[in-house]
Formats: sequence, C-alpha cells, structure tokens
Amino acid sequence: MTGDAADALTCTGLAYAFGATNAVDGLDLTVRQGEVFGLLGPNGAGKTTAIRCVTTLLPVPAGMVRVFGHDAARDQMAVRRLLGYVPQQLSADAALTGRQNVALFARVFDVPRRERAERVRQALAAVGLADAADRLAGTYSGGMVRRLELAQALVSAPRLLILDEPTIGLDPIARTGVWEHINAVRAATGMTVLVTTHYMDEADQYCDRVGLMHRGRVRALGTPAELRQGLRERLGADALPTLEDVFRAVAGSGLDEKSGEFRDVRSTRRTARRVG
Ligand SMILES: Nc1ncnc2c1ncn2[C@@H]1O[C@H](COP(=O)(O)OP(=O)(O)OP(=O)(O)O)[C@@H](O)[C@H]1O
Repeated sequence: MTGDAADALTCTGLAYAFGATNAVDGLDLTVRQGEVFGLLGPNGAGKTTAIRCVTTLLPVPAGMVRVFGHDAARDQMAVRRLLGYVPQQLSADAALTGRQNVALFARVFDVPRRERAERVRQALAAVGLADAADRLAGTYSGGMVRRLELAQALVSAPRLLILDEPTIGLDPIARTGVWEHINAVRAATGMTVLVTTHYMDEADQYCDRVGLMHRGRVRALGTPAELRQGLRERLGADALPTLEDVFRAVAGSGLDEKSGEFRDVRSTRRTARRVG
C-alpha cells in the first residue's frame, strides 16, 4: 500500500473519456478523513464519471485514485470494502419493505449473519426509518426513499460514504431531512462523506469543504467561507457573493447556458419513477 493513508481519497490527474468527450480531464482532489466534502458542478461537469472511477465501477485509464491509500486501479476489492455508495439511479426495490431492502444489502456486503438483524435495525434507525421499516418501499415518499438508500449504504459500516446527488428532486423539507441524517451519521461514526450536488446553497450550509468542478476538473477548492471571501476580496468589501457567484466567476465564459443550469428539472424523475 502506498500513498497517504491519512487521507480518505486522493485523485491525481484522473482522466476518463467517452470517445471524444473528456468527461474527467486531469482531476486533482483530496478528501480528508472525517470531513463532508462537496463536489459541485453543473450537469456534464464530470462529477458522476469521477465518482464511478473512485468506486471502481469504471476503470482508471489515466492518473491515480487512492482510497485510504489503496490504489483503485490495482486493489479494487480493498477499495470496495471501504466504500458505501448511493448512486443517482434508484437502488431500492418498491416491492420489498424498508427492512428487507437494507437486509439485502447486508447480505450482499457480507455483514456477518449473526450481526445482520441488529445492523439493519441500526441503519434504519440512523436515517429515521425505524417506524416505517416494515412498510413496502413503494409506499415511501421521495425523501424516505433517499434515506432508505442511505441506510443501504450504511449497513456495511463504510469508512467513505459517497452520495451522488442525494437530494435531487426532493422538496426543501425532505432535502433538509436527508442532510440532517447524513450529518448525524457522520457525527456518530466519524465516517468521511463525499457528496456530489449542484445545489450550491446546500453545499454552502452542510459541507466542510467543496471543490468546484467544471469541464472535467476542479477549478477551485476550499471551505465555502474561504471561497466566498476570496471573491469578496476581488469584488470589494460591500459585495456578499454566494457560492454560486464564486462558481460563475471560476467558470467564467465557459459556463454556457446548456451546461450551466444548476437546477436540473429532468432529475425530479428518478425518485418518483423508481418506486412509484
Ligand atoms: N455513458 C456515457 N457515454 C457517453 N458520454 C457520457 C456518458 N456518461 C457521461 N457522458 C458525458 O460525459 C460528460 C460528463 O458527464 P457526467 O455525468 O460525469 O457529469 P455530471 O457532472 O455528473 O453531470 P450530471 O449532474 O448531469 O450527472 C458529459 O459530457 C456527458 O455527456
């Protein structure tokens, strides 16, 4: 094992292309142990592709990815054992109860048989689904489905939890609920959380540090306050820039209308469709 195992994740010069499209184009990124890190960017910035390389669902054709020091290209199984992953696509089965859904993940992730029932119970309780555990997931609201998926990822006690757009398509109250549970779990376990989002306001409120990703690369990195302050110093003391202003300043004219839409209407789809 090489690399800095003190960091949860290090990407160095990561690149991934779909044909002529350089989806990830020299990504440098470090996520420290125990932090909630937000990878921000508009549609098409390359967030999901980068996450898929980190989770070993895609290969690492160029550059380096290390998870707690393990090389994702060479030691896939070690990396997978350390990760919990909630993809954008629905992973809950509408025809099973919440408890059955989480139990399925406990089996797949080899949670010892004797511990399974208790670990499933704990995971459901951690996301506020104890009372709804024995209802069919098909009867859950969008926010409950998202929290169920969080429980599925938590049952294997990952050291790095990766969430791809965890609040997309949810109403503001459900979004707050998801974030509160993410933070409660982080506080209780000390696990590291990497989250992608294009809701800049959420990242500002809930992430310790953020990386602003545009056209395959992180263009600015820091705490939300540092990034806002940096732009404020450029604009003048009277300015009160938001994280979205910072992003626009960083992306500049490269942020065209097609790729610059932060709020993705089409994405309201998935939660409703998957378990509807
Ligand atoms: N399977 C694929 N085949 C071809 N091109 C792809 C594929 N997946 C992604 N791309 C392209 O790669 C680029 C990065 O896409 P990616 O999904 O990683 O971005 P993103 O930041 O996650 O955006 P979104 O929030 O819309 O998912 C985009 O130009 C996209 O069209």
